[in-house]
Amino acid sequence: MTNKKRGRQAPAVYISSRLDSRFGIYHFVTMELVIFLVLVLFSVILLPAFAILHSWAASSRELGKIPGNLGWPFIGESLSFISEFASPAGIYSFMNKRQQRYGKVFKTSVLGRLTVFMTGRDASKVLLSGKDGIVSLNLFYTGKQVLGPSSLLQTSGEEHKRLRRLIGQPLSVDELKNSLHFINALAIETLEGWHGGKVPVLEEASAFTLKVISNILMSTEPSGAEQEKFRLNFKIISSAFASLPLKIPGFAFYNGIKARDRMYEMLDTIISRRRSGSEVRFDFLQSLLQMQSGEARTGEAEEDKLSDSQLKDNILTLLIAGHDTTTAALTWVIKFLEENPSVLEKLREEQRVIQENWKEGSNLTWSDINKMTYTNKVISETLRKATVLPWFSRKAAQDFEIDGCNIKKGWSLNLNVVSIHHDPNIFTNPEKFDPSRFDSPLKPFSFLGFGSGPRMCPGINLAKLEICVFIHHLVCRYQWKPLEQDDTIYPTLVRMPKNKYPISVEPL
Ligand code: HEM
Repeated sequence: MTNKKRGRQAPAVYISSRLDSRFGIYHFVTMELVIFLVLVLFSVILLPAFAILHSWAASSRELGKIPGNLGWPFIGESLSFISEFASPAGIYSFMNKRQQRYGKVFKTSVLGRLTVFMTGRDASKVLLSGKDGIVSLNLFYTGKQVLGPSSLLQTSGEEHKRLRRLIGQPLSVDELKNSLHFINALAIETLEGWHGGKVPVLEEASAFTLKVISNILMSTEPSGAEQEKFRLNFKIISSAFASLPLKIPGFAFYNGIKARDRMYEMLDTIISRRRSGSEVRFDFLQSLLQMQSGEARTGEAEEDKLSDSQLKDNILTLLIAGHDTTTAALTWVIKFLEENPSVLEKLREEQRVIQENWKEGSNLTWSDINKMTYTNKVISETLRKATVLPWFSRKAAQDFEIDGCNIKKGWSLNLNVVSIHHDPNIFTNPEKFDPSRFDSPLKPFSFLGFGSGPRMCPGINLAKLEICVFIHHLVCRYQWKPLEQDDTIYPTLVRMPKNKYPISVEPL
């Protein structure tokens, strides 16, 4: 090669052809690599994308006659859904706009799902009464994977009834009486840590409710290494519940499955301690283990037995279903009480009368809990106004008609609860926080704070007990004020204040 030639920039084609002739194998490998990459691109990205688009187009054609807008393929109306979710009016404004435009039943596409939203007492009755097995529960893929196949939330029909019976028993009023002392002591201890400084109520409520439920289910101590390990794993599991379905290290779903496995290992250790007799407790787990070994009752014994994996899946189900909901409800009660001084005064009066009847040194009893009628109305009004679960998801198990719309088997349906709770025809002046709405019985399927029908919340008594006890000690001993005015909502399945409702607290 001459100097002149060396100084000139060789054209790319020249270099490539020289490489071609000198490195025939290289050329072959390169071509193979290119073909391979094209195939990978085609099969990993384009093929699934075409398949998704094809099925999206087919489903959207099916939903054709239902009024509404499906937005962009796959993305649908998710962006406006998410942005309105975080606004103070929350998902209600998304629902309301569409309801005004299309009526009580409308289609949309949110969070990767083509779905039909419906509202009103008639829709509630059809979707929640479970008559003729018209619908089944409709969890996200990630939720199903995290909870496991034998979770109560994944069963239907007779198996669902059996699980509800077994799970409902340890959550019954009679069994909960044994937990009053623990909940009371924990509420007092938690509130004692609230003096001075900034208290993020949501975080505190989260720690309180997790300690209560883990103690009721498996006697986990409220502090110490086991509670900390349990809390960390639980946090990771709950953030995977409605995450992107990517089982890739670093992603929430992958981490959640790993944390679930660690949590199940912890449960296995506790179960074997109980079976060996080295640990005896009187909790939810123990009662199910007794049923499993046939010690509890005679007759029905086979029906009352849960396998270890059914047991673990359902302990996790109760943790997931009962934790965020109770945390959010407790936080909203504290917020709404502060915002409504006359309600706070009336509630404080009820709680003071209860205390005045105590003998020296006594504390809350079960009969005191039964006297908290106004407090219970405040809880209901909180669940109406905040609607911590703004919609309930179902899947049509058969074709049926509702409000003149034909629903087809397999469709994803959502009961828009927030619009029922804010319907002025059902609740006059719905924006007002007014516990007296619950003075007289409401029409069926109008208040759905704990749901209705066969899937109605089995944790209702526990949730109310936790809130009543906590609120009793809070209002009898302390006053509080918010440190920030921010009504933004966390865009998660359970509605909670995004700023965690920071307050400052002083003794009365
Ligand atoms: C204030 C707190 C709570 C609220 C607002 C609440 C609300 C609800 C609602 C609305 C449903 C029905 C959802 C539907 O039909 O799709 C439900 C179901 C459920 N809740 Fe709760 N809940 C609370 C506390 C709890 C607690 C403490 C537990 C457990 C210890 C629990 C366990 C469950 C379970 C397992 C289900 C599913 C029932 C089934 O599918 O048969 N919840 N809850």
